[in-house]
Amino acid sequence: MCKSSLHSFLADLPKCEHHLHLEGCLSADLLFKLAAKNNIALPSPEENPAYASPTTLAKRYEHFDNLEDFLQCYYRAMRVLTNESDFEMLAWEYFTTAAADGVKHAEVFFDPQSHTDRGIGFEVVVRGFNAARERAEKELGITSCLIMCFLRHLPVSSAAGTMQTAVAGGYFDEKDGQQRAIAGLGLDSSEVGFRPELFEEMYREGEKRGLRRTAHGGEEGDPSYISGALDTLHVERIDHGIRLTEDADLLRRVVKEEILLTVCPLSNLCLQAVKEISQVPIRKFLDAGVKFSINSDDPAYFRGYILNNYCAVQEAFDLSMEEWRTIAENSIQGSWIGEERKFELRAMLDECMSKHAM
Ligand code: HPA
Ligand SMILES: [Zn+2]
Repeated sequence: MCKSSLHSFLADLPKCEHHLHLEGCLSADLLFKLAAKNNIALPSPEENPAYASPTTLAKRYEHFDNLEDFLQCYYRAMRVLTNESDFEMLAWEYFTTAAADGVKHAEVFFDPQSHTDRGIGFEVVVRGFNAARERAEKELGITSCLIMCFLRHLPVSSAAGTMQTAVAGGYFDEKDGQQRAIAGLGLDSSEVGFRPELFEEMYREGEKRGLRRTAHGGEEGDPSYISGALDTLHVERIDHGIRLTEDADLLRRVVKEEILLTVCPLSNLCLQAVKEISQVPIRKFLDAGVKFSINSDDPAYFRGYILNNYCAVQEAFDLSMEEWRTIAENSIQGSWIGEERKFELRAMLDECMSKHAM
């Protein structure tokens, strides 16, 4: 819970989330539940003492040395996800919690290679996630889309094979005005040493097919990882992007081209990219006119969902309601949705601003 006096305003703000890994919603409790249901043996206490109980595992998630340390836990945990219903349950966990935090629209990542490499069918994963998305739209009023991420630490040939599977299965097709099963491409996992340019071919194919495009960049990597993604992958957004502040020319370009950064403050804190939230360049970005949204990244690991991130920013920066309106408006503007839905979200934002006007 947020200590700030603006808490009820922040809770009410209609939110768009653009940086959320569905696999990052796998809490220690849900992991143990799925392991039991699917008869999956967890590491023995000798192999990994953190797996003794949900409590010890949750405790393990209280400290990560860096991105790599987190990713090891994240990929290890996923092994309990087996059936379509597991993926649906995981995504449903996200949507119900996000709804309570005021999320109205969510563009969510998934990592198909982390499942197909374990012998789980691509279609099993997508069907499960999309069943939860449909239910979320009907029951919670949350619109959403699915973004397929390539794991940059795996060989490029693996990403190419994943792209081929998605193309052949018709997951990118637009049928009878219906939404695509997969709307966009993303790029995640270990950043430094795995440059965006490696994935040019898949992004070119995606662009040709009219897919939306984003990539993680400038989380641990220097600003050239951001410019590389813009120049070579033609991304429309940058996920994280906090190291943009190190390159003034690139920052001006990001402003001019209205590239949205999907900033994740608690993630940056938990992965030691910053020592405290006040070092996340929120004030610099606001002052320079860099557009950004605020997101939770991997909420089961990083101390909370989107509202916790909004509250952490408020506590560190003491933003005005007008500044929050700008953040909310930029989050709507940078969403991959039609003008009609943007109009609805803007009406919600106006209503929230009037309700909380002093
Ligand atoms: O924050 C992240 N960075 C890179 N890869 C990821 N995969 C899940 N979360 C992340
Ligand atoms: Zn991420």
